[in-house]
Amino acid sequence: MGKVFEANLIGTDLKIGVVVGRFNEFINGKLLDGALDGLKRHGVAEENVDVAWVPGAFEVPFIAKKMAETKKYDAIIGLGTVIRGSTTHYDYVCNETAKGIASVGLSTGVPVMFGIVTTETIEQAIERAGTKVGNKGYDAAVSAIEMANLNRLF
Ligand SMILES: Nc1c(NC[C@H](O)[C@H](O)[C@H](O)CO)[nH]c(=O)[nH]c1=O
Ligand SMILES: CC(=O)[C@@H](O)COP(=O)(O)O
Repeated sequence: MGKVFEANLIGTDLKIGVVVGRFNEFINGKLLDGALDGLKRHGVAEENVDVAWVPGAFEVPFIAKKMAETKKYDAIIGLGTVIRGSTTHYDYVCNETAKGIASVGLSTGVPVMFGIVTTETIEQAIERAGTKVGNKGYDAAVSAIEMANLNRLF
């Protein structure tokens, strides 16, 4: 077997950017709390975390790209909540946000986390923002640290 690349979850020397949507802010605030908690618990210094608020999930990739292009951040976390309504709007927002976040990571070389909760109901969203099914913001923070450290190995 050749080399095995595996990163640790130590965030002491990392700088992280967080982009969070205002749409469904009552849930996104909990995702942000979870993300900040996850970063802090893994050693990321508070002064090394910058947060940018955008109108909604659709705008997350735009500002994530701006942040990534500064080359100041080891990883970026996108946070938002998209809840299905009665029209097709949900599909467009979800698809473009997912594609956009993936594209920013690939085009800039800075890992960008998909901390976007996409649900059929408000209850499902609440369950993923610090209640029944954990906190997707926290999960995204841990993934950001792993990817930032893994990225340094190449
Ligand atoms: N319906 C949701 C939105 N919609 C707003 C868009 O994200 C966008 O801000 C607007 O269309 C202007 O470009 N955003 C969410 O984050 N969550 C939703 O459920
Ligand atoms: C995901 C959304 O954009 C959603 O809030 C929109 O709801 P609707 O489809 O009822 O306009």
